[in-house]
Amino acid sequence: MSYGTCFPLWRAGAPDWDAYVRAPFVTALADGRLPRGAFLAYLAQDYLFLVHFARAWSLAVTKAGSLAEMRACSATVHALLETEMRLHLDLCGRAGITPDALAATAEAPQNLAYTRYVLEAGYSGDFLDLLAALAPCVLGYGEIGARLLAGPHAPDYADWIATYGGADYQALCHGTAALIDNAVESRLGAGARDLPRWTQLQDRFSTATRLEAQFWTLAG
Ligand SMILES: Cc1ncc(C[n+]2csc(CCO)c2C)c(N)n1
Repeated sequence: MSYGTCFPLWRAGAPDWDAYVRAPFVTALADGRLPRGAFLAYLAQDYLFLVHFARAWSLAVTKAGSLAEMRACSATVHALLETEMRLHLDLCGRAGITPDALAATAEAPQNLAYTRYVLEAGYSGDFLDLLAALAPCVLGYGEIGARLLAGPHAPDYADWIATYGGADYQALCHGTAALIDNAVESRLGAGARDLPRWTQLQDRFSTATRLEAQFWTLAG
């Protein structure tokens, strides 16, 4: 699975990429052996995570350099608030967990570390810093979803797999990759990968990937 030009390079330069997309949690989602309680604990944390990611993508709207970039980031804010968080509310609702109970869940340290790292990249850095920190989340789930959907998988977590492997989410991934490629080229030029700035962006991407890999461990 490949999205755009920058992402495959950043992906290859991130030591924890495989630990993220091939985590035991992901394998257990596919074969249905993940205990329901662990999945629900993950979903509750992920719901809180998405609240912060909606803020981070909103920050990207304010850091954008053109109307086209603003529209792309605002579409992701919308997808997060209206589609992705609804999946969590539906799945938790079916298990008897109310929206109030979700919102009252205490954030796990791994969750705090990751979401605040990404927000800080946006506060102290520019649009590219923020996109490099956001990329592993969007594109890693795209890669996981596409792989699980294409392979054999148990029915238990089929909703989750269909959401991230499905055409709508895959289109969002290709759009995000194009946003990143255009943003990098318009600011750094065609030779971006030879600049010191590239190393800083790779570092943002690699750190966010490490924090994604750790996120899977929070549900036990
Ligand atoms: C830990 C964690 N990482 C990534 C995602 C996926 N995700 C988060 S924000 C976003 C962008 C727009 O939908 C996507 C795809 C998740 N749910 N939880």
